[in-house]
Amino acid sequence: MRKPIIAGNWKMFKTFDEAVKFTEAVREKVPSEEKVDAVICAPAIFLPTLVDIALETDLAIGAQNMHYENEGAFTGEISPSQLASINVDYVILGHSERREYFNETDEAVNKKVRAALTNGIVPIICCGETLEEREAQKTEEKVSSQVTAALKGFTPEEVNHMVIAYEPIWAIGTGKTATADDANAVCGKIREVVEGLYGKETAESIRIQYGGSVKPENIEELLSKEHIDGALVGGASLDQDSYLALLNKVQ
Ligand SMILES: O=C(CO)COP(=O)(O)O
Repeated sequence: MRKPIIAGNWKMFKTFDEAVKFTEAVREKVPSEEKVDAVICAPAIFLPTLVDIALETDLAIGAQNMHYENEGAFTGEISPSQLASINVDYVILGHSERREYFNETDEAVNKKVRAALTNGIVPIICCGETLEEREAQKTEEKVSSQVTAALKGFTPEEVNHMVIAYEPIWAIGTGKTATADDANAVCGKIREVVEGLYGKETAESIRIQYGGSVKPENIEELLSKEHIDGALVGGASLDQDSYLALLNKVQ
């Protein structure tokens, strides 16, 4: 059985006070980590404080991006070892917004996945197609190539520590969700890609999230599908009641 993982991606939202208030309010209310992995991926500037607030609770804190080098002359960047030094547990890598607006390439994502594992941080590796690609029946081709590139050069044991997030770009922040069956079909395809690269056992154990307009009203149906092991949630993770409602929908 794969344990569900529900991760909030706050993107570039919330002030410091709002972030602190949210985390203090939810930390004791998240379900047990035996049942679900509850994660908040916050803006980097808030991470040390939020890690402290969430310490010894079932809430984990993640980053939304990082560099692949541990140190160097990279003004404005944050390194994997820096994140590890403040006990950040997760990092989102290759989000479509980073690929689109910040030129994040498949090659950079692959290096970042390596760097995350080296530093004991769980990577949440994002993939997903544009509306044009979906309409041209290129969804499988796109996600297969992104996943293959991101997972290049690892051992099956290393892949077991990764999470993949399938986020169709046309469903992000638009209110349009892929149908649960469509999302499941693509997540199943991703599992096949992992199986082709690393074998059946690894494919069966890797967790694959769906992301794109996930809300308390639609998460149950998504999670009921065979290949969907959790959700990566933007908008609906910003409100504490809605975030807790998402977590409490896990059976
Ligand atoms: O991009 C997303 C999470 O990473 C999805 O965002 P929304 O849930 O706001 O559609």
